[in-house]
Parts: sequence; structure tokens; C-alpha cells
Amino acid sequence: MDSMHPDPAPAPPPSLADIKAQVDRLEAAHKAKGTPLSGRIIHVMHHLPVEIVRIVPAESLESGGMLSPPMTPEFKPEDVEATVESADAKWRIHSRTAHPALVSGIKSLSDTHDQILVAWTGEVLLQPDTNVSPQTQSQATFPSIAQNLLAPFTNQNDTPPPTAAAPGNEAPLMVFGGEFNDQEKAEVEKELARFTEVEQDIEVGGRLKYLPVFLPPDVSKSHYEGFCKKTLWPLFHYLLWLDSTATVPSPDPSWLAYHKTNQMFAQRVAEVYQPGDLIICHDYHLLLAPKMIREALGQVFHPNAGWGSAHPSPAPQHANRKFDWEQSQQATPTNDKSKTEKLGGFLSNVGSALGQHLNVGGEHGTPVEVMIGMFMHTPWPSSEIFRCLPTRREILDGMLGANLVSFQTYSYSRHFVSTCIRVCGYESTAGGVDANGQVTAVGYCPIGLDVKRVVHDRELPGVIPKMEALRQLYKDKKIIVGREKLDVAKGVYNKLQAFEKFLQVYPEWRGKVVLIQVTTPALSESPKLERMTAELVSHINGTYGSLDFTPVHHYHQALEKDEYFGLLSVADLALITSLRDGMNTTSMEFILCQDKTNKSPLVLSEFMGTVASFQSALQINPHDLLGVAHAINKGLTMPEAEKEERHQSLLTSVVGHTSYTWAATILKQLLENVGGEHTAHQTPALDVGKFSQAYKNSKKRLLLFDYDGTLTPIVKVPSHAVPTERTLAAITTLAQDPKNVVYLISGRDGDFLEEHWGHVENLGMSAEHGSFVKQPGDEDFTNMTEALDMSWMSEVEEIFKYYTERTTGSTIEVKKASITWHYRNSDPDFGEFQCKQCLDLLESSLAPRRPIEVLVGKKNLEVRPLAVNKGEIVKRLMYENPDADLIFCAGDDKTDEDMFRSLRTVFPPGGVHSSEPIIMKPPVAVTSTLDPEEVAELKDVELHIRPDEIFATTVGPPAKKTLAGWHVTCPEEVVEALEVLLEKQA
Ligand SMILES: O=P(O)(O)OC[C@H]1O[C@H](O[C@H]2O[C@H](CO)[C@@H](O)[C@H](O)[C@H]2O)[C@H](O)[C@@H](O)[C@@H]1O
Repeated sequence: MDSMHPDPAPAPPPSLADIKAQVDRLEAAHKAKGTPLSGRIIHVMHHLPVEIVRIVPAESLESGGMLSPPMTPEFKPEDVEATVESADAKWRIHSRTAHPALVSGIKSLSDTHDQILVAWTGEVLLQPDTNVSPQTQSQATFPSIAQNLLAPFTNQNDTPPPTAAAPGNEAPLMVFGGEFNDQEKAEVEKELARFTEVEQDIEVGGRLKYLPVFLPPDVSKSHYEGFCKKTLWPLFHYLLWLDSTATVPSPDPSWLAYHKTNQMFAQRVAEVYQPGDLIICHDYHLLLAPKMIREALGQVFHPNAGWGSAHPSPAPQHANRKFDWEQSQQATPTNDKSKTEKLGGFLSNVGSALGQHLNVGGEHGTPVEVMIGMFMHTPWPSSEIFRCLPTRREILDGMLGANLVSFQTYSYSRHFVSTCIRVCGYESTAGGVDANGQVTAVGYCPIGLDVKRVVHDRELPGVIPKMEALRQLYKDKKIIVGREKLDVAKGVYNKLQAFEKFLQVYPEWRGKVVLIQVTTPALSESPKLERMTAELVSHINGTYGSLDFTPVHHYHQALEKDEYFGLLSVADLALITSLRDGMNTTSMEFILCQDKTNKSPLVLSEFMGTVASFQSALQINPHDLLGVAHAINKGLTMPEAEKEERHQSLLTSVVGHTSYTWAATILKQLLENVGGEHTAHQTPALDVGKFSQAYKNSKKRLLLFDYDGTLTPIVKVPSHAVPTERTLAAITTLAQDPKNVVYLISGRDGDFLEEHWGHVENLGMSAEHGSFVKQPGDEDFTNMTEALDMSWMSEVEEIFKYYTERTTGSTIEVKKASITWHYRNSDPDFGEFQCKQCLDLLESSLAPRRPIEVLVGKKNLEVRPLAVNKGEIVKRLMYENPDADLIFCAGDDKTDEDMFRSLRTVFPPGGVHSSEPIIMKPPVAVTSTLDPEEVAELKDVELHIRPDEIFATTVGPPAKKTLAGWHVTCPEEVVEALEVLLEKQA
């Protein structure tokens, strides 16, 4: 290895067959568990892999107005693979060559799954009806590199950029700036359906349908050119402050377009979703989509509690299910029977989803988990950078709507977890992020290359002539090649600086090396960067060139495929100096092309996702110009045997992990993280109707409430967690009712509870997890720990002090019989780390020899006497109120699970028959304070309560692990439920 990088060297990649076998096994396991999958995948990505051209009367283009030139494609338009033209010659759809790795990965899953790709139409191009073929047009618009190379004395920077207004008679391409009407939308959908058939005929499609999202042009422009390219892209590539004039407007108007775009995508997904579908969202254009899709499918997110069903009614019938596959199928005439059958099966599946409840479809109509994965193709920045984004919380919560978020590299995934901890206060789990009990798995898997395609393309008939022309032209020169978008992050400017440094420090190479740099415009930085780049190229050529030699050839234009592959094949070195990049396919294409030719070395920036797999590249820091210069020299002088060896290792990486293995791995990761331990359990939302009815029918009720996180939201400072007027009013009214026995059962000390609740008449209180109890109507608390050895308190306090001194922001709360160490206001990562250390110490050194229990709470560690816990208090209250025929018990954290456990354990393990008496023995919480003689006099009691009269309710997401039978998502919902009881009662 030539430099340090944070990603571990990868193990040899598993084969595609192995991954697919694992996918099969996981799918079978889902079936066996009664959570079958539909066999479909819905991919959600920004841009359809097609270009849509609308053919219009030539005169109409002259009217101008809503027209603008199109963006430059990476390859010239004649390189398209599939084309359809509508019968009335109004529409033409052809394949688009951008993002080949992603698109080929998606398509490869069509071997085994029916797939739908939901994506924006892209800019719709207008073509005048002048009978000019795209071939003619593109030649006029995009000069060939070979033509330029063969005319070496032209100023390379005079190369005309691709323009809409082509010279002479050629037809201009313009972008349609208006909105589609319904008829046009239907026409486009119909042509897309035909197009996918054509793709299948040429074996690149499979069972993949395209579902267009028609974004209003102003929205799509502001979404992509605004928020995506001006806000997110620079942020993810550490470019936020490179140009101090590039400040993000506040509030950012393009955020609204981003939001709206994500919403329109979510809506489109909801139109075709059916239970058991797997949904995979791609990339930074759609970070809000996972959450919005869940919402569109009837699951609602609560910032304090994660996901819950749309409460309390069943999942909504989808109102806007608009996409009609049957119609699009009818509009697709085909004589190929097998294909018709194949499509027919798929389409009837889709059709059968129409009208169903969206997330209801499991056996007996039980809810089916909505399964969403997200893959980030760009880098993820450090939390220190990400936290600068004003909409950081919305973005993260949007992503955490997914069951799985996966990245290109381990380090990006690590940054993401840390960002969620630091920005949102969520916690890390073994494999992801815990957003208040709702776990999102976080993984990584670098994307690979569509090897099959590149192997095909490098052998296109046009490649060899291009190679020969280049060799002829540079027969006594070494060729260094580079091809990037002209975007600051891609590091072309640094590359030129490094090349100049190379010519300075290795003068022996002057006149013997040529750098052929191809770029395509990037949206945001292009104009300025284009000028700077052109100036630097001129400077290098002026300084190191001569009358008959130009050291840098810069082509700012689209390429023909055979030119590109010819160039990669003849090169003596590839130089890739990105300042930050998710993945880089040019480097992989170079390796594959070189396998047929020179086995030339690859100089690669260490700030790219690719780098972990490419240990045998000459890895460089692109900011270290001298280091890059040395690497260029090393590459150009490398002995053949070393070249061969390095190339072989790089080749093994490229062919061993392709876009196909990437796609299968993402699918596998998603399947591993749905229906699993943390999602299999879905606690139903509290049925307030049933609860209030039971309340009304009951004669005696036990109403038991935890405090923090249940009656009041968790806040930063414990003393600020005070009850609201509404909460006080509801509890006060309940406590006044003679049919009710109402208790607060809290970890708080008696002083705090007295201060805020002491004035409420008839309210019972249990403080410090049951260490102190005040019966309704009593003046004072009874100390249940009087007889206990409490000398451990000072030892625990010493340990807590040790950690407090070393953990800025942490505090100790010393209570009468328990002690709490809080780290909510510390550095989140470090606090969590220190908490684990402290827990280890307490459990290993103190707990074995002292009568204590250590509890992990919400950003705290608590130690209390072993003999008391909230569960014992609940048992005591049940024992003392055997005639209760309704119990409501609400809590949010682990200590409250003791209460839920007690509510269960009083019943016989095999279940209860209605006639069967339930006998309860005197519990420890009662006997422990009595003399043996008094205990002897205690009697067993018969409980009136039946299991379905118990409403044990956890405050948190449905996926939280709990012994409660119901959930609400936040403290406000607890109070709302109480208000419903009181209203119904009135
Ligand atoms: O049993 P509870 O009523 O839920 O009390 C448990 C602990 O709650 C308090 O700490 C927690 O809430 C604070 C206020 O929202 C928050 O700042 C802290 O991070 C949480 O851990 C309380 O301070 C403890 O004494 C209780 O034991």
C-alpha cells in the first residue's frame, strides 16, 4: 500500500452465485416465518435510464420561451442501445448512458425479481421534425477527439462545447420547459412500456418496468440544480467553504423543491406498492424518500418514538392509486407469447394490489412490514460537516425511515452513525442506529462495474482504429489519461497542478509525456472552473510545450465510446486525483481495458470509495502535488513484472465484485434487516376505543404511570422535566374518582415528585424505583429500604465521580437510596463509550459483592438496591387491590419492563380461563416491611382482573422490544388517551 486510508482491506469478495444463494435462503426464511415477500422490488432513483425526446414542428421551437440547451451527455447520443419511436412519430425514447454501474446492477436483479423503477423522466428534449437523424446531429455538435488529435496545433481550448444551436442545417436539441398534460403523460408511459420490451429483446432489461415521475420543471430544476448540486453535493464532498461566496441561502428555497420532489416520488411508489414488496431508494437526491414512503403507506413517524401505524385506525386505503399497469399493457401490442405470459403474470400481480390496504396483506390481514433500503452512492461526510446543514435533522430522519441504509465504504457508514448520534441524539447499536427504539441497520458495500458491458465495449469495432490513431500520433510518447466531470471534487485542477509539478521535478520527461484529459461539464462549478482549468492548461502548454509538442490535451466534451475505450486501452498510466468521490468507474474501466494491452499502472486518490478495494494502485493524496508527481514517475518507470502483478490484483478486484454482486448484496443486506429480531415484533397501537370502553365498564381501576418519558418528554436537564397543565389536569381528575387508584411509579426521588405532584389529592407515589412509597392520602413517603445495607452508595458515587471528571458534561444525581450518572449533555460518542466502561466496572467489581442492581437508562446509568424495583411495587398494588378489574400501566424505559413483567407473572403460565380463580400470594414488597408474625397472618387473595383488562402500554415505536401489549408513540399520546377516557366518562 502506498498511503494510509481508514478503510480495512476487504476480504476476497463472495461470488455472485453465493450471494444469490443467500438471498434465496433469506427469502425462504421469510416465507417460513409467515411474512412472505411479493417477489417484487421497487427501486426509487432520481433519473430514468432513458432520454425522452419529443418531436415537434420546427417552427414551434423558434417561439423560444421555455426552452434551454440540454446538459452534455457523457457519451455521444449515437451510443444508445435501445430506441423506440411512437407510431405518430411524436415521441422517441432511447437509453441513457449515465450511471451504468447502478443501472446494470438494478437490471441484474430482474433475473430473479419483478422490478419497477420509479424515477424522474429527466429533461424532455425537443427535436424539430426535420428528418435529421441523431447521428448527423451529434457529429455536427460534438467534434471527435481523434479529429482534434490529428490536428495537434489547434488550440484545444477552442474546441466548441456541445451546443444546442448546431451549425448549418442541423436540428437543435432543446429542453422542454413546460408541464405535461394528462394525455402526454399517458403517451410517455405507453412509450416507456414499449421501450422496456425493446430492452428485453436486446437482453438488457428483464422484468423491469419504468414508472415515470413527472416533476414540474421548476421543481425538478430547483431540486437537482439547487438543493442537490448546490447544497448536498458540496457538503458531501467537503466543498462547503472552498468558495466563500458559495453560501447556502437561508432559508434555502431549493429545500422546498427537494421536499416536494421526494414527496412526489413517495406518492408514486405508493401508487404501485403491494404488501411484501422490497423498496430500495438510491442516492442523495432522495434522502427524504424512505420516511415519506412509509408515511404514504400509512405509517407515521414521531420524532421521539420512531414509527407507528397511522393511529388508531387500520392502514389507509390508498386514495391516489393512479398508475394503471393493465392499461399500459393493453397499449403494448406484442406477438411474442412467452413474453406476453411473462409480462402478464407480472402485471396481474401488480393489478391485484389495486384497491388493497397498502400495508395489510399478511395472513389473516395482519400488517406486513414496509421494507425499505437506501443506498448512498456519494460519500457521507464527517458529522462535523454534516451538522452545518440547516435541514440536517429532517434529512437524517428521512433516511432513518429505511430499515437499512448502506454506503460505499465502511468509513462513510461510520460517519453516518456518528452523525445520527451527534445531530439527533440517537444511539448506536451493534449494526446501526437506534432512533428511540426503532433500529435502522447501517451497512456498506461498494458498487462495482458492469464488467460484461465494458468487456463488450472495449471490443467495439471502432476501438482498434482509435487505438492505432493514438499510438501513431504519440509513438514516442507516454500517454497519461484522465476523464472526469469538471467538478471541483473530481480534482482535475489539482491533477493539472500535479502534472506541472511532475514536469518541473522530472525534467527528463519533458517532451516525452502527454496528459490527455477529457472532461464533461458539471452543473455548479463549471463556468468558473472551466476558465481556471483552461488558463492552467495554457500555462503548462506555454511553459513546457514547444512548436511541435503540447503536453496537455484537454477535451471538454462528450466522447464516442470507441474513442474512450481506445484511449483507456493505449494509455501508459491513468491519473485519478479526486478530492472526494463515492466510487469511480473510470478507474475500473481502465483496468479492464488494460488487461488487453499494457497492464499500465493506476494512480488513484486515497479520498475515494474505490480505494479500499484497490490496494495495488499507486495511492496518492491529491493535495500533495509532489507526492502525485513522484507517483506519476513511479508509474511510468515501473518494471514490467511489477506492473503485471499490480494489474492482476486490480483486475481480480474489478471482476470479483461487479455491479451485479453489489446489487445482490444490497438486496441481501435488506433481507437480513427486515422481519428480523427488531422488526418481527410489532406492538399494536393502544386501542383507545377499547381501552375507554373497558374503563367505562370497570368498577375499580389501577392506573400506574412512570414519569420521565411517559408523562413528560425526555429533556436535557432532569430538573426541566416538569408536567404540563394538561397532564396535571388529567391525572388530578383521574385521582379524584373513587373508583380509581392512581400511582406515579418513578425513578425520581420523593422530593422531586412532591414538588410537582404533591398537591394532587389522592395520588399515590413510588419514588426511586420503589424505595419510597406514599399511599394515596398519606402525608409522607415510607422508606422501604430502611432495613437495607446502603453503604454501597458512597462507593458508587466515587466511581461515578471518576467518570464525571473525565466526561465533560456528565453529572451525578444523588438520591436517597439510588444514584444516577447522566451523560446526555456529553459528547454523544464519548458519553456512550464511558457509560459502557463504567457499566463494566460496576458490574465486574461492585455488583458481585454488593446488594445492588445497575440499570442502563436513557443516557444514564443508575444504581439502586437489589431488593426494590418497580415490578415489586406493581405486585404490591395488585395484591392490595384484588378487586381491580382494569389496570392501565404505562412506561417507556427498561425499568418499566419490570412493571409489565409483574402484570404477566401473576397469571398462570398456560393462560387463564374465565371461570378459573387467580390466586395471588403476598408479594415481597409487602412482606419485606413486616415482622414474621405479621407475614404469617397475611392471606392469599383472589384477583378479579383478567388479562384482557390489563392495558400495559409502552411509550415508544411498535418495533421496540417490550413486554407491554400496547404502545403509544410519545407522552402526549398518553395524555390524549387519558383525556379520551375522561371525555367518554363524562
Ligand atoms: O422512572 P422514571 O420516572 O422514568 O425516571 C427515570 C430517570 O429519569 C430522569 O432521567 C431521565 O430523564 C431526564 C429528563 O428528561 C433526562 O435528562 C435524563 O437524561 C434521563 O435519563 C431522572 O433524572 C432520573 O433520576 C430517573 O431515575
